[in-house]
Amino acid sequence: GALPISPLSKQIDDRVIDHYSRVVVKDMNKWGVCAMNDFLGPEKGSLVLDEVLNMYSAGLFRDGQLVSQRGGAGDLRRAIRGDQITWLDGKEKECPNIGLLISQVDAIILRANKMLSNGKMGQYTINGRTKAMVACYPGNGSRYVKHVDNPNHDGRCVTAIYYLNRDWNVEQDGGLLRIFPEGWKDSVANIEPIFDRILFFWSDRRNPHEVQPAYRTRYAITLWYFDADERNMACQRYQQERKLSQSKNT
Ligand SMILES: O=C(O)CCC(=O)Nc1cc2ccccc2cn1
Ligand SMILES: [Mn+2]
Repeated sequence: GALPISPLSKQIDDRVIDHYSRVVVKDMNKWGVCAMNDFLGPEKGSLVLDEVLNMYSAGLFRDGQLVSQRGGAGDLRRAIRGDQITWLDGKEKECPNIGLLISQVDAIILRANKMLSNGKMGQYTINGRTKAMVACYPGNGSRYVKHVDNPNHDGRCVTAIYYLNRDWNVEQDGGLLRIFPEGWKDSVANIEPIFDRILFFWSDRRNPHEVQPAYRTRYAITLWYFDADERNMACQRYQQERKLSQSKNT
């Protein structure tokens, strides 16, 4: 279900949020993609990384599932997406710094949603988000084949990814995120998953993307934000389909 976007928490400096929101709105409306470095700063970024490493060593991550059943067997699944994941709502007492990261991204999205350029982020009214998905590519060549996050109007409009990988060298370590933005003709966006970088992009068919094989453990935290109308429609469709399939089964 959709989690409410947490209101601005006291620790977050309002001017900082304002600055980031302006950059996000400008880049998203112009390019559909926005990357910003040094998002939390080295201290807070390290605290977030430590919490992720603690969860990983506690064995809380599971193999990412595939939408279609075809990838049942481990090998085929790993060939399609090799990530291991865990989901957080951001209020867990074991990871307060991940919670702070999430409320900072929420604050930026909330503010961006109210900004100029026809009063919203793109033409969306963002009113909620998924839980945070913490992902790890174990570095054995694990990858994620080219895909679209939201190909069928499930309500998700913005993907936000925070990267945690210190001293990442794409030539040796791989793990490049390559986005093929629809409006960019033949050029692509090559995003290195470097420590304390945050990335936003439209979740729909405008931004097919892939994670190239990673040869070192690669961590990231992803949030998906919902557009109110698209999400309501998707839930209604889902309810209809459930009723239909139940009536068929009876
Ligand atoms: O880590 C990155 O740079 C991006 C990785 C990525 O695209 N992950 C991802 C993970 C997903 C998990 C479930 C459903 C859809 C999903 C779509 N994308
Ligand atoms: Mn994706």
